[in-house]
Amino acid sequence: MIPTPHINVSEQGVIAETVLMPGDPLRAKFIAETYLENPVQFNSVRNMFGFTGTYKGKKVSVMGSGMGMPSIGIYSYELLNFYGVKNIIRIGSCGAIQEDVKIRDIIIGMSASTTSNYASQYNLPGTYAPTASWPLMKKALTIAENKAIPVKVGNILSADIFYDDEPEVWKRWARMGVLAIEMEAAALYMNAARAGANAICILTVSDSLVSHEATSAEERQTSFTNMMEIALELA
Ligand SMILES: Nc1nc(Cl)c2ncn([C@@H]3O[C@H](CO)[C@@H](O)[C@H]3O)c2n1
Repeated sequence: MIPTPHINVSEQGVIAETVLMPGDPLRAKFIAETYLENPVQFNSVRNMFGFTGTYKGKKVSVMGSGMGMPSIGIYSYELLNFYGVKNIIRIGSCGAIQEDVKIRDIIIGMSASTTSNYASQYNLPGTYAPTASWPLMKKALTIAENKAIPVKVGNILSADIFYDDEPEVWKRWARMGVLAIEMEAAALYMNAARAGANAICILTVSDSLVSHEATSAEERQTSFTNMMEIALELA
């Protein structure tokens, strides 16, 4: 059923089997124009820009996901179920909630705990564990090691709320070893698992709820470049 309600593409093959998904569509435009050869825009519905080009000769797409699980839930569902996408690599930012997770660190979400009720649609008789795909995880770790880019791997929290009425609630997640907070990975992991496809979430730590530090624009750029190097090699 293409074009889908949110992606105005009428032919298969316009979107690559692997899609990088930053939250911000303007970041998708920047990535396409900076890193891809011959980028061609394939979507502008609701300004959620998507582009397809090549990286070192390999076809790859990049598209914004929007903020929050409802948004990435829509776009990743359509990509995975209607456009033959097999791998989605979320690239984004997160807030650290552990002392030893510093701003500018790169984090890979091995699992994604969540406050969302996204899993309720599957009517499971228990608590589902949204998990990154091992083939992508294994390859990402090899790439990071070969490039001598340090990464931290562990459980992240996909929250529905950015401004929580109980500002210190993150401390309860930190007690469980959760490394950082973002707002999309859990829904992406569930959509990918349900579609029999692969997904992974690679994040830069933009701020710390522990130290209250935030990255400068220049620091954000450096850690962004490291994250992009891993994600593009992985694609
Ligand atoms: N809840 C939350 N908290 C913190 Cl400390 C964040 N740092 C970055 N993000 C990400 O950035 C956007 C919010 O600014 C969301 O897409 C989310 O994934 C964060 N989201």
